[in-house]
Amino acid sequence: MTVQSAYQEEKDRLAASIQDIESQLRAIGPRYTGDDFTEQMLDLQREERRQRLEIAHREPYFGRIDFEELPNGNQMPLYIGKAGVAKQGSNELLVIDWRAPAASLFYSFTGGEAPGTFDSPDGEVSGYIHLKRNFMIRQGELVRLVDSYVRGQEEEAVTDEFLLYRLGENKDNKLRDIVSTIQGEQDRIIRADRAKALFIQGVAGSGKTTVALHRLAFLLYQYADRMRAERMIIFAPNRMFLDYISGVLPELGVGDIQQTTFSDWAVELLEHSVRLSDPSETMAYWFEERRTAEEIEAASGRWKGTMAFKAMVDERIAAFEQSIVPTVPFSPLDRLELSPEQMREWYDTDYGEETVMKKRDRLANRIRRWFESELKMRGVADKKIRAKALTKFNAFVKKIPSFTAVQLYASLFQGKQAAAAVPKAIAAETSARLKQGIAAAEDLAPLVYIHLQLYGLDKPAFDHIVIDEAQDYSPFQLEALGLCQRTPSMTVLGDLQQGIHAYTGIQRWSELMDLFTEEQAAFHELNRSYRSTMEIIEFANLILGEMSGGVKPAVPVFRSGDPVETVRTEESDWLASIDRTVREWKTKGAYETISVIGRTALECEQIHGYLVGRGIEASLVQSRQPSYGGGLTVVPVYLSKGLEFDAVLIADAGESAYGPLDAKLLYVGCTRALHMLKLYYRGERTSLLGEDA
Ligand SMILES: Nc1ncnc2c1ncn2[C@@H]1O[C@H](COP(=O)(O)OP(=O)(O)OP(=O)(O)O)[C@@H](O)[C@H]1O
Repeated sequence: MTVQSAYQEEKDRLAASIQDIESQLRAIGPRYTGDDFTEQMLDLQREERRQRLEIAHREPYFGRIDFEELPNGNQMPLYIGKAGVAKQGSNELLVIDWRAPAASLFYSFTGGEAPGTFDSPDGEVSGYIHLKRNFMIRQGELVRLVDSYVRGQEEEAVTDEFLLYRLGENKDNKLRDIVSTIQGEQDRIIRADRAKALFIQGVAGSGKTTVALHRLAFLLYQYADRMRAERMIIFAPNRMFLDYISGVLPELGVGDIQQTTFSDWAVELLEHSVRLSDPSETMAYWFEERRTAEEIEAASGRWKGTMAFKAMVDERIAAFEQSIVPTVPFSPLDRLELSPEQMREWYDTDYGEETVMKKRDRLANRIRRWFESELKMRGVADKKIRAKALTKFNAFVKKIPSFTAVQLYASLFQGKQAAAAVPKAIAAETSARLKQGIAAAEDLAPLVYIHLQLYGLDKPAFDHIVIDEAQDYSPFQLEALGLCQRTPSMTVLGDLQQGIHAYTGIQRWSELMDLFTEEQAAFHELNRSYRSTMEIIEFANLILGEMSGGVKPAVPVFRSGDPVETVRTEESDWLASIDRTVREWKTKGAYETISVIGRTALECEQIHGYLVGRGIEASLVQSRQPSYGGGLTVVPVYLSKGLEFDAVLIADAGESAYGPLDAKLLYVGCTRALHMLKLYYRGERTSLLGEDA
């Protein structure tokens, strides 16, 4: 078949598909607004269908694979799109959903005569692939068609053309879905078994966040009978990042998944019994001035994140539990006594799986039931005697200790025990804070853990948890989250090379993975970076020098761009230089998003003030910012993590800005750039960039 006739055939098929989808949309009719429950349910189903059809209407499909099932199957074209659609009035599929088992061929097949395979509910299916075709459809028109594989003509394969085209595009203020260009290594993670704690170490720009979001869409599709969006949760580092990723799931047809930060979630779980200290103060402490390796090592956040501290917490909970069962008899009347042994027996044997405070309450109720039945059996009817017995009961039960999570946590930092076990400064600081009803981020994991041990979870357990930027999490934090699931089903992703919050995070993945058994945990690595050009990745890799934590350097996708420039500027000309570069980039009109990345918030304020003062429209990113607007932004490097920009200007890569301990910070800054990276420096250039030429 000639290219022209293939193109015409696909154009015709596209027009017919769109017509079919439009006719199905029209047939849905208006929404139901009445009170009838059954009608309301039917309306919800119709609405879901309408949303799926609308997604399909925008771009019905992006791929086609011609498959001949073995043995004896017919050759049939499968069209793959974001939403599966059947032909109107029939069961025949017009488009298959990208998450369907057969669609995995489209992502995993990279050429060759050997049969391709996929797992179906009835077992492994294998067959020959005759054609793999990519489409680009915009506003209902077929704008591009590329055959990346034609059986018998492999030399003509243009495997990555579509990917390169996508990667070369500019980005706006939101992360996008990648269903049409998911790579094999990413697809394996997306479709991995649900019942695992899946750890992903991925270099900057390897698609970790994107892949995790696609994985959720896949899990909801594949395990529709067992997993619900309302019982899934995504933890991201801050609210601005949440806003940045907020477009992906709706575009994949997924709603209702809770997306939050660990701090916001924890404070809510603790029923706002504490207020969170201002996180910008913590940021300012660690990032606005230089800190030493010793200071980082001795940070209270690290100490509180360890399993050793968790053991202390466990001991404290156990001691509390031990003190619950009274050691003296309860005697509501003369010659009527309930022995401590009996109470112990009830406690130990009857309430096995309950949480601590529930057991406490059940014991109190049991004692009450005991004395009421005893009074009945003895025929005590005298109101005065009964009232006296009740008073004794109330006094007795009152003495059974009771704790809130905050009280129990606070008790860890008080008294002789604390003096022996807790570093003095940490005890003093934490106690003072808790007295004012304030908790720091580092207190939240232990508080949540204690709360869950004492009171349990008053919501359904999570079917799946996603943790982004997990290198900043502590083992204790993960343990606390583990209490919210019956069996581990998590996607835990991060990059040790971007572990800029060393005062709280991990240095090796084993610190988190060791919390699970071998069967429960799985580890994947993503080493290809899709975000940045080869020039940018190679430049950024040099900053890190030797990789720590057993991590391999990022491998760029073959996409070449402008060379990275480092330029010295005089102090007196520094701001004007930034102004000139930004103007030049803006005038060129080649970039949609530009960022000037500063070392500190203070520096960013200064740059922002200067630019705005000279009529340049720019926004300043600050901690606790709820959204990211795109365009030109000035952002402190430690808040730029997770974001990306078409062009990045590192405002000052001087030695006084980035010292030897700041390699990861500078790496994060540089790897935010897609197409263009430039660095200014004042005075000496940072030694992290090697010898100044
Ligand atoms: N298969 C792909 N096809 C097209 N684009 C991709 C693909 N994989 C990743 N990308 C793009 O690469 C960029 C980086 O993705 P993402 O932000 O998910 O990476 P990350 O690993 O979380 O990055 P970082 O750790 O640096 O924050 C995004 O623009 C994303 O759309």
